[in-house]
Amino acid sequence: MAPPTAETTESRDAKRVAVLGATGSVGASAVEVIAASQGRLKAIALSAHQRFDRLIEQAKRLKPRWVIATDAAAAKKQSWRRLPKGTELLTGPEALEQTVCHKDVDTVLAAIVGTAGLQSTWAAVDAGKTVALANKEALVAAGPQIQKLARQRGATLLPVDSEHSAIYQALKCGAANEVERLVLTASGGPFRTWDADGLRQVTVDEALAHPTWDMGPKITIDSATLMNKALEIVEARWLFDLPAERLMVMIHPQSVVHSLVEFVDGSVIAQLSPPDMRLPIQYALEYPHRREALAERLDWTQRMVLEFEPPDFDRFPALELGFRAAREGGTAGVVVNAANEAAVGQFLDGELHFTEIVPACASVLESHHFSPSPTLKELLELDQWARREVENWVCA
Ligand SMILES: NC(=O)C1=CN([C@@H]2O[C@H](COP(=O)(O)OP(=O)(O)OC[C@H]3O[C@@H](n4cnc5c(N)ncnc54)[C@H](OP(=O)(O)O)[C@@H]3O)[C@@H](O)[C@H]2O)C=CC1
Ligand SMILES: CC(=O)[C@@H](O)[C@H](O)COP(=O)(O)O
Ligand SMILES: [Mn+2]
Repeated sequence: MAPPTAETTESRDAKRVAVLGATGSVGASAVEVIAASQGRLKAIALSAHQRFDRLIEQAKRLKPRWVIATDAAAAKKQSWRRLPKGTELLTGPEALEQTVCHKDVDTVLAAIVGTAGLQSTWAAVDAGKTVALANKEALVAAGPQIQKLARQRGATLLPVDSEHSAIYQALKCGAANEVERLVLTASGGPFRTWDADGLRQVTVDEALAHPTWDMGPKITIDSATLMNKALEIVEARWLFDLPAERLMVMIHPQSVVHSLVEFVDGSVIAQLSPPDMRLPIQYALEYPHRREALAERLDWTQRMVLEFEPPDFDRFPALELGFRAAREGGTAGVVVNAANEAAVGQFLDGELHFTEIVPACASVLESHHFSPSPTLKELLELDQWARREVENWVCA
Protein backbone atom coordinates (compact mmCIF):
# COMPACT_ATOMS: atom_id res chain seq x y z
CA MET A 1 0.00 0.00 0.00
CA ALA A 2 1.32 3.48 -0.85
CA PRO A 3 2.35 5.66 2.14
CA PRO A 4 -0.16 8.43 2.98
CA THR A 5 0.44 11.69 1.15
CA ALA A 6 0.86 14.94 3.08
CA GLU A 7 -2.74 15.74 2.20
CA THR A 8 -4.18 12.54 3.71
CA THR A 9 -1.92 12.77 6.80
CA GLU A 10 -3.22 16.30 7.29
CA SER A 11 -6.87 15.45 6.98
CA ARG A 12 -6.64 12.45 9.32
CA ASP A 13 -4.23 13.53 12.04
CA ALA A 14 -3.43 17.22 11.77
CA LYS A 15 -4.14 19.51 14.68
CA ARG A 16 -6.44 22.20 13.23
CA VAL A 17 -5.36 25.64 14.38
CA ALA A 18 -7.28 28.90 14.14
CA VAL A 19 -4.70 31.71 14.10
CA LEU A 20 -6.29 34.92 15.35
CA GLY A 21 -4.09 37.89 14.49
CA ALA A 22 -2.24 35.97 11.77
CA THR A 23 -0.87 39.13 10.14
CA GLY A 24 0.93 40.34 13.28
CA SER A 25 4.38 39.50 14.56
CA VAL A 26 3.27 36.41 16.54
CA GLY A 27 0.79 35.43 13.83
CA ALA A 28 3.42 35.54 11.07
CA SER A 29 5.79 33.40 13.18
CA ALA A 30 2.93 30.94 13.74
CA VAL A 31 2.35 30.74 9.98
CA GLU A 32 6.02 29.75 9.57
CA VAL A 33 5.75 27.15 12.33
CA ILE A 34 2.61 25.64 10.78
CA ALA A 35 4.11 25.65 7.28
CA ALA A 36 7.17 23.77 8.56
CA SER A 37 5.21 21.23 10.64
CA GLN A 38 5.15 18.51 7.96
CA GLY A 39 1.38 18.31 8.10
CA ARG A 40 1.09 17.88 11.87
CA LEU A 41 -0.48 21.35 12.13
CA LYS A 42 -3.14 22.65 9.76
CA ALA A 43 -4.25 26.30 9.67
CA ILE A 44 -8.02 26.01 9.52
CA ALA A 45 -8.58 29.77 9.95
CA LEU A 46 -6.46 32.92 9.70
CA SER A 47 -7.61 36.35 10.84
CA ALA A 48 -6.46 39.88 10.03
CA HIS A 49 -7.83 43.25 11.00
CA GLN A 50 -6.61 45.44 8.12
CA ARG A 51 -3.49 43.98 6.51
CA PHE A 52 -5.43 41.96 3.94
CA ASP A 53 -2.71 41.63 1.27
CA ARG A 54 -0.58 39.89 3.85
CA LEU A 55 -3.56 37.70 4.84
CA ILE A 56 -4.14 36.68 1.23
CA GLU A 57 -0.47 35.69 0.84
CA GLN A 58 -0.71 33.61 4.01
CA ALA A 59 -3.92 32.00 2.72
CA LYS A 60 -2.24 31.11 -0.58
CA ARG A 61 0.50 29.39 1.40
CA LEU A 62 -1.59 27.52 3.99
CA LYS A 63 -4.97 27.15 2.23
CA PRO A 64 -7.16 27.58 5.32
CA ARG A 65 -10.88 26.82 5.24
CA TRP A 66 -11.64 30.37 6.40
CA VAL A 67 -10.01 33.78 6.40
CA ILE A 68 -11.53 36.35 8.72
CA ALA A 69 -11.31 40.09 8.06
CA THR A 70 -12.34 41.68 11.36
CA ASP A 71 -12.53 45.26 10.05
CA ALA A 72 -15.62 44.67 7.91
CA ALA A 73 -15.66 48.18 6.40
CA ALA A 74 -12.04 47.87 5.26
CA ALA A 75 -12.76 44.36 3.94
CA LYS A 76 -15.38 45.77 1.56
CA LYS A 77 -12.72 47.90 -0.15
CA GLN A 78 -10.37 44.95 -0.64
CA SER A 79 -10.23 42.73 -3.70
CA TRP A 80 -10.41 39.11 -2.55
CA ARG A 81 -9.99 37.56 -6.00
CA ARG A 82 -6.54 36.17 -5.13
CA LEU A 83 -7.89 34.07 -2.27
CA PRO A 84 -7.26 30.39 -3.01
CA LYS A 85 -10.14 28.24 -4.21
CA GLY A 86 -11.82 26.58 -1.23
CA THR A 87 -11.04 29.40 1.22
CA GLU A 88 -14.13 31.25 2.43
CA LEU A 89 -14.05 34.91 3.52
CA LEU A 90 -15.81 35.84 6.77
CA THR A 91 -16.00 39.43 7.98
CA GLY A 92 -16.53 41.31 11.23
CA PRO A 93 -15.36 40.62 14.79
CA GLU A 94 -18.29 38.26 15.41
CA ALA A 95 -16.79 35.88 12.82
CA LEU A 96 -13.90 35.28 15.24
CA GLU A 97 -16.27 34.06 17.93
CA GLN A 98 -18.25 31.88 15.51
CA THR A 99 -15.09 30.31 14.11
CA VAL A 100 -13.34 29.46 17.38
CA CYS A 101 -16.45 27.53 18.51
CA HIS A 102 -16.58 25.37 15.37
CA LYS A 103 -16.27 21.64 16.07
CA ASP A 104 -13.41 21.30 13.54
CA VAL A 105 -11.19 23.79 15.39
CA ASP A 106 -8.84 21.99 17.82
CA THR A 107 -6.55 24.82 18.95
CA VAL A 108 -6.96 28.58 18.92
CA LEU A 109 -3.84 30.74 18.78
CA ALA A 110 -4.94 34.01 20.41
CA ALA A 111 -2.50 36.51 18.88
CA ILE A 112 -4.65 39.61 18.47
CA VAL A 113 -3.12 42.59 20.26
CA GLY A 114 -4.86 44.23 23.21
CA THR A 115 -8.39 44.01 24.57
CA ALA A 116 -9.56 43.50 20.97
CA GLY A 117 -8.53 39.87 21.56
CA LEU A 118 -10.52 39.38 24.76
CA GLN A 119 -13.91 38.30 23.41
CA SER A 120 -12.54 35.75 20.93
CA THR A 121 -10.26 34.32 23.62
CA TRP A 122 -13.25 34.14 25.94
CA ALA A 123 -15.34 32.40 23.24
CA ALA A 124 -12.59 29.83 22.63
CA VAL A 125 -12.35 29.07 26.35
CA ASP A 126 -16.14 28.93 26.59
CA ALA A 127 -16.14 26.36 23.76
CA GLY A 128 -13.67 24.22 25.74
CA LYS A 129 -10.85 24.59 23.19
CA THR A 130 -7.13 24.43 23.69
CA VAL A 131 -6.01 28.05 23.65
CA ALA A 132 -2.41 28.96 22.87
CA LEU A 133 -2.37 32.36 24.50
CA ALA A 134 -0.17 35.20 23.23
CA ASN A 135 -2.83 37.85 23.96
CA LYS A 136 -1.68 38.54 27.53
CA GLU A 137 -4.05 41.51 27.78
CA ALA A 138 -7.02 39.10 27.97
CA LEU A 139 -5.63 37.50 31.13
CA VAL A 140 -4.62 40.85 32.61
CA ALA A 141 -8.15 42.16 32.13
CA ALA A 142 -10.10 39.03 33.03
CA GLY A 143 -7.69 36.45 34.51
CA PRO A 144 -9.88 34.98 37.29
CA GLN A 145 -12.98 34.95 35.07
CA ILE A 146 -11.16 33.20 32.21
CA GLN A 147 -9.61 30.63 34.56
CA LYS A 148 -12.99 29.89 36.14
CA LEU A 149 -14.57 29.49 32.71
CA ALA A 150 -11.70 27.22 31.60
CA ARG A 151 -12.28 24.96 34.61
CA GLN A 152 -16.04 24.83 33.92
CA ARG A 153 -15.66 24.12 30.20
CA GLY A 154 -12.59 21.89 30.31
CA ALA A 155 -10.54 24.31 28.19
CA THR A 156 -6.74 24.24 28.30
CA LEU A 157 -4.63 27.41 28.36
CA LEU A 158 -1.09 27.07 27.02
CA PRO A 159 1.14 30.13 27.33
CA VAL A 160 2.86 31.54 24.26
CA ASP A 161 4.39 34.58 25.95
CA SER A 162 8.07 33.60 26.17
CA GLU A 163 8.41 34.08 29.95
CA HIS A 164 5.27 32.13 30.73
CA SER A 165 6.21 29.39 28.30
CA ALA A 166 9.56 29.12 30.11
CA ILE A 167 7.83 28.96 33.49
CA TYR A 168 5.31 26.39 32.21
CA GLN A 169 8.21 24.19 31.11
CA ALA A 170 10.24 24.71 34.31
CA LEU A 171 7.22 23.93 36.52
CA LYS A 172 7.33 20.38 35.21
CA CYS A 173 10.37 19.83 37.48
CA GLY A 174 8.36 19.84 40.72
CA ALA A 175 4.93 19.72 42.31
CA ALA A 176 2.79 22.84 42.72
CA ASN A 177 3.39 22.92 46.49
CA GLU A 178 7.16 22.75 45.93
CA VAL A 179 7.32 26.10 44.12
CA GLU A 180 8.88 28.95 46.11
CA ARG A 181 8.72 31.74 43.53
CA LEU A 182 8.63 32.59 39.83
CA VAL A 183 11.27 34.96 38.48
CA LEU A 184 10.28 36.71 35.26
CA THR A 185 13.18 38.01 33.21
CA ALA A 186 12.99 41.38 31.41
CA SER A 187 15.38 42.66 28.77
CA GLY A 188 15.11 46.12 30.34
CA GLY A 189 14.15 47.56 26.94
CA PRO A 190 16.05 50.23 24.98
CA PHE A 191 16.25 52.59 27.98
CA ARG A 192 17.62 50.17 30.56
CA THR A 193 20.62 52.39 31.31
CA TRP A 194 19.04 55.82 30.65
CA ASP A 195 18.67 58.34 33.45
CA ALA A 196 15.46 60.22 34.29
CA ASP A 197 16.45 63.27 32.16
CA GLY A 198 17.08 61.07 29.13
CA LEU A 199 13.76 59.29 29.58
CA ARG A 200 11.91 62.62 29.34
CA GLN A 201 13.36 63.15 25.83
CA VAL A 202 12.51 59.72 24.39
CA THR A 203 11.23 59.71 20.78
CA VAL A 204 8.82 57.22 19.22
CA ASP A 205 11.58 55.78 17.00
CA GLU A 206 13.87 55.25 19.98
CA ALA A 207 11.10 53.51 21.92
CA LEU A 208 10.32 51.26 18.94
CA ALA A 209 13.92 49.98 18.79
CA HIS A 210 13.82 46.94 21.06
CA PRO A 211 17.30 45.59 21.83
CA THR A 212 16.54 41.87 21.50
CA TRP A 213 13.03 41.12 20.18
CA ASP A 214 11.29 42.01 16.91
CA MET A 215 7.62 42.55 17.87
CA GLY A 216 4.52 44.60 17.07
CA PRO A 217 4.49 48.30 18.05
CA LYS A 218 2.25 48.11 21.12
CA ILE A 219 4.23 45.45 22.98
CA THR A 220 7.50 47.10 21.92
CA ILE A 221 6.48 50.35 23.63
CA ASP A 222 5.33 48.29 26.64
CA SER A 223 8.80 46.74 26.82
CA ALA A 224 10.35 50.21 26.80
CA THR A 225 8.26 51.43 29.76
CA LEU A 226 8.48 47.97 31.41
CA MET A 227 4.68 47.92 31.35
CA ASN A 228 5.11 44.68 29.41
CA LYS A 229 6.67 43.14 32.51
CA ALA A 230 3.92 44.65 34.65
CA LEU A 231 1.31 42.98 32.42
CA GLU A 232 3.30 39.75 32.54
CA ILE A 233 3.29 39.79 36.35
CA VAL A 234 -0.51 39.93 36.27
CA GLU A 235 -0.58 37.29 33.53
CA ALA A 236 1.59 34.98 35.68
CA ARG A 237 -0.57 35.69 38.74
CA TRP A 238 -3.63 34.20 37.02
CA LEU A 239 -1.98 31.68 34.74
CA PHE A 240 -0.06 29.96 37.54
CA ASP A 241 -2.33 30.88 40.45
CA LEU A 242 0.45 32.29 42.62
CA PRO A 243 0.12 35.45 44.74
CA ALA A 244 2.03 38.59 43.79
CA GLU A 245 4.38 38.09 46.76
CA ARG A 246 5.81 35.00 45.05
CA LEU A 247 6.51 36.71 41.74
CA MET A 248 9.72 38.61 40.96
CA VAL A 249 11.29 40.44 38.04
CA MET A 250 14.99 40.37 37.14
CA ILE A 251 16.57 42.40 34.36
CA HIS A 252 18.44 40.12 31.96
CA PRO A 253 19.63 42.14 28.93
CA GLN A 254 20.48 39.15 26.70
CA SER A 255 16.92 37.69 26.64
CA VAL A 256 18.33 34.15 26.61
CA VAL A 257 17.02 32.99 29.99
CA HIS A 258 13.29 33.39 29.42
CA SER A 259 12.32 33.01 33.09
CA LEU A 260 13.05 30.88 36.13
CA VAL A 261 11.24 28.85 38.77
CA GLU A 262 12.76 28.60 42.25
CA PHE A 263 11.66 25.54 44.22
CA VAL A 264 11.48 25.19 48.02
CA ASP A 265 14.87 23.43 48.15
CA GLY A 266 16.53 26.44 46.49
CA SER A 267 16.95 24.77 43.10
CA VAL A 268 16.30 27.16 40.23
CA ILE A 269 15.12 25.76 36.89
CA ALA A 270 15.23 27.97 33.80
CA GLN A 271 14.49 27.66 30.09
CA LEU A 272 17.07 29.10 27.67
CA SER A 273 17.10 29.77 23.95
CA PRO A 274 17.90 32.71 21.67
CA PRO A 275 15.10 35.29 21.51
CA ASP A 276 12.90 33.79 18.79
CA MET A 277 9.13 33.51 19.27
CA ARG A 278 8.87 30.56 16.89
CA LEU A 279 9.99 28.30 19.75
CA PRO A 280 7.30 29.13 22.37
CA ILE A 281 4.68 29.24 19.60
CA GLN A 282 5.72 25.79 18.39
CA TYR A 283 5.88 24.45 21.96
CA ALA A 284 2.27 25.53 22.55
CA LEU A 285 0.94 24.35 19.17
CA GLU A 286 2.70 20.97 19.27
CA TYR A 287 2.14 20.45 23.01
CA PRO A 288 2.72 17.95 24.61
CA HIS A 289 5.38 17.03 22.05
CA ARG A 290 8.73 18.60 21.32
CA ARG A 291 9.68 18.71 17.65
CA GLU A 292 12.63 19.94 15.64
CA ALA A 293 12.26 23.68 15.39
CA LEU A 294 12.92 26.48 12.91
CA ALA A 295 13.99 28.68 15.80
CA GLU A 296 17.60 29.72 16.33
CA ARG A 297 19.68 27.59 18.72
CA LEU A 298 22.27 28.59 21.30
CA ASP A 299 25.84 28.09 20.11
CA TRP A 300 27.69 26.27 22.88
CA THR A 301 31.05 26.60 21.10
CA GLN A 302 31.02 30.37 21.75
CA ARG A 303 31.67 32.38 24.90
CA MET A 304 28.36 33.58 26.29
CA VAL A 305 27.73 36.13 29.03
CA LEU A 306 24.40 36.13 30.84
CA GLU A 307 23.77 39.08 33.18
CA PHE A 308 21.08 39.62 35.80
CA GLU A 309 20.31 42.70 37.87
CA PRO A 310 17.32 43.85 39.93
CA PRO A 311 14.99 46.34 38.22
CA ASP A 312 14.90 50.04 39.11
CA PHE A 313 11.36 50.72 40.32
CA ASP A 314 11.98 54.50 40.40
CA ARG A 315 12.92 54.88 36.74
CA PHE A 316 10.37 52.25 35.70
CA PRO A 317 7.28 52.84 37.89
CA ALA A 318 5.14 50.60 35.64
CA LEU A 319 6.43 47.61 37.58
CA GLU A 320 4.76 48.76 40.78
CA LEU A 321 1.45 49.09 38.91
CA GLY A 322 1.80 45.49 37.75
CA PHE A 323 2.43 44.19 41.26
CA ARG A 324 -0.45 46.28 42.55
CA ALA A 325 -2.86 44.94 39.91
CA ALA A 326 -1.70 41.38 40.68
CA ARG A 327 -2.23 41.94 44.44
CA GLU A 328 -5.63 43.64 44.16
CA GLY A 329 -7.20 41.61 41.36
CA GLY A 330 -10.82 42.57 40.67
CA THR A 331 -11.04 45.49 38.26
CA ALA A 332 -7.44 46.70 38.71
CA GLY A 333 -6.07 44.67 35.78
CA VAL A 334 -8.64 45.75 33.21
CA VAL A 335 -8.18 49.41 34.14
CA VAL A 336 -4.36 49.42 34.01
CA ASN A 337 -4.42 47.48 30.77
CA ALA A 338 -6.96 49.69 28.99
CA ALA A 339 -5.38 52.91 30.24
CA ASN A 340 -2.03 51.66 29.01
CA GLU A 341 -3.39 50.75 25.58
CA ALA A 342 -4.89 54.20 25.22
CA ALA A 343 -1.75 55.94 26.51
CA VAL A 344 0.54 53.93 24.20
CA GLY A 345 -1.73 54.85 21.28
CA GLN A 346 -1.43 58.52 22.22
CA PHE A 347 2.36 58.26 22.59
CA LEU A 348 2.63 56.67 19.12
CA ASP A 349 0.46 59.51 17.75
CA GLY A 350 2.73 62.12 19.35
CA GLU A 351 0.06 63.26 21.82
CA LEU A 352 1.72 62.08 25.05
CA HIS A 353 5.33 62.05 26.25
CA PHE A 354 6.96 58.71 26.94
CA THR A 355 7.22 59.52 30.66
CA GLU A 356 3.49 60.35 30.83
CA ILE A 357 2.32 56.85 29.85
CA VAL A 358 2.69 55.29 33.29
CA PRO A 359 1.48 58.31 35.35
CA ALA A 360 -1.67 58.39 33.18
CA CYS A 361 -2.28 54.70 33.96
CA ALA A 362 -1.60 55.22 37.69
CA SER A 363 -3.99 58.14 37.82
CA VAL A 364 -6.83 56.23 36.09
CA LEU A 365 -6.24 53.19 38.33
CA GLU A 366 -6.39 55.43 41.40
CA SER A 367 -9.62 57.14 40.39
CA HIS A 368 -11.58 54.07 39.29
CA HIS A 369 -14.36 52.51 41.31
CA PHE A 370 -12.86 49.17 42.39
CA SER A 371 -14.99 46.06 42.24
CA PRO A 372 -13.63 42.69 43.50
CA SER A 373 -15.47 40.29 41.17
CA PRO A 374 -16.73 41.97 38.00
CA THR A 375 -18.60 40.23 35.16
CA LEU A 376 -17.31 40.23 31.59
CA LYS A 377 -19.83 42.95 30.70
CA GLU A 378 -18.59 45.13 33.58
CA LEU A 379 -14.99 44.55 32.53
CA LEU A 380 -15.72 45.62 28.97
CA GLU A 381 -17.49 48.76 30.20
CA LEU A 382 -14.58 49.65 32.48
CA ASP A 383 -12.17 49.10 29.62
CA GLN A 384 -14.01 51.76 27.62
CA TRP A 385 -14.21 54.08 30.64
CA ALA A 386 -10.46 53.86 31.29
CA ARG A 387 -9.70 54.74 27.65
CA ARG A 388 -11.92 57.84 27.85
CA GLU A 389 -10.21 58.85 31.12
CA VAL A 390 -6.80 58.75 29.45
CA GLU A 391 -8.12 60.94 26.63
CA ASN A 392 -9.12 63.56 29.22
CA TRP A 393 -6.06 63.09 31.42
CA VAL A 394 -3.83 66.10 31.87
CA CYS A 395 -0.39 65.72 33.43
CA ALA A 396 -0.42 67.43 36.86
N1 LIG B 1 5.32 39.99 19.19
C1 LIG B 1 5.81 39.20 20.13
O1 LIG B 1 6.93 38.69 20.02
C2 LIG B 1 4.99 38.88 21.34
C3 LIG B 1 3.66 39.27 21.44
N2 LIG B 1 2.92 38.91 22.51
C4 LIG B 1 1.53 39.29 22.56
O2 LIG B 1 0.90 38.78 21.40
C5 LIG B 1 -0.13 39.68 20.97
C6 LIG B 1 0.16 40.09 19.53
O3 LIG B 1 1.34 40.83 19.51
P1 LIG B 1 2.06 41.20 18.14
O4 LIG B 1 2.00 40.05 17.22
O5 LIG B 1 3.37 41.77 18.51
O6 LIG B 1 1.11 42.37 17.60
P2 LIG B 1 1.03 42.97 16.13
O7 LIG B 1 0.68 44.40 16.28
O8 LIG B 1 2.24 42.63 15.34
O9 LIG B 1 -0.20 42.18 15.49
C7 LIG B 1 -1.49 42.34 16.00
C8 LIG B 1 -2.49 41.46 15.28
O10 LIG B 1 -3.78 41.75 15.79
C9 LIG B 1 -4.63 42.18 14.71
N3 LIG B 1 -5.52 43.22 15.24
C10 LIG B 1 -5.20 44.47 15.58
N4 LIG B 1 -6.29 45.14 16.02
C11 LIG B 1 -7.32 44.28 15.93
C12 LIG B 1 -8.72 44.38 16.20
N5 LIG B 1 -9.28 45.50 16.67
N6 LIG B 1 -9.49 43.28 16.00
C13 LIG B 1 -8.96 42.13 15.52
N7 LIG B 1 -7.64 41.99 15.24
C14 LIG B 1 -6.83 43.05 15.45
C15 LIG B 1 -3.69 42.71 13.65
O11 LIG B 1 -4.33 42.70 12.39
P3 LIG B 1 -3.76 43.58 11.13
O12 LIG B 1 -2.30 43.57 11.26
O13 LIG B 1 -4.26 42.81 9.94
O14 LIG B 1 -4.36 44.93 11.20
C16 LIG B 1 -2.55 41.71 13.79
O15 LIG B 1 -2.89 40.52 13.13
C17 LIG B 1 -0.12 40.83 21.96
O16 LIG B 1 -1.07 40.59 22.96
C18 LIG B 1 1.28 40.78 22.55
O17 LIG B 1 1.34 41.31 23.85
C19 LIG B 1 3.44 38.17 23.54
C20 LIG B 1 4.75 37.78 23.51
C21 LIG B 1 5.62 38.10 22.42
C1 LIG C 1 8.96 37.85 23.42
C2 LIG C 1 8.20 38.19 24.62
O1 LIG C 1 7.70 37.33 25.31
C3 LIG C 1 8.06 39.60 24.99
O2 LIG C 1 7.05 39.78 25.95
C4 LIG C 1 9.40 40.03 25.51
O3 LIG C 1 9.57 39.46 26.75
C5 LIG C 1 9.54 41.49 25.54
O4 LIG C 1 10.74 41.83 26.07
P1 LIG C 1 10.93 42.59 27.46
O5 LIG C 1 11.58 41.61 28.39
O6 LIG C 1 11.81 43.73 27.07
O7 LIG C 1 9.60 43.04 27.94
MN1 LIG D 1 6.97 38.19 27.16
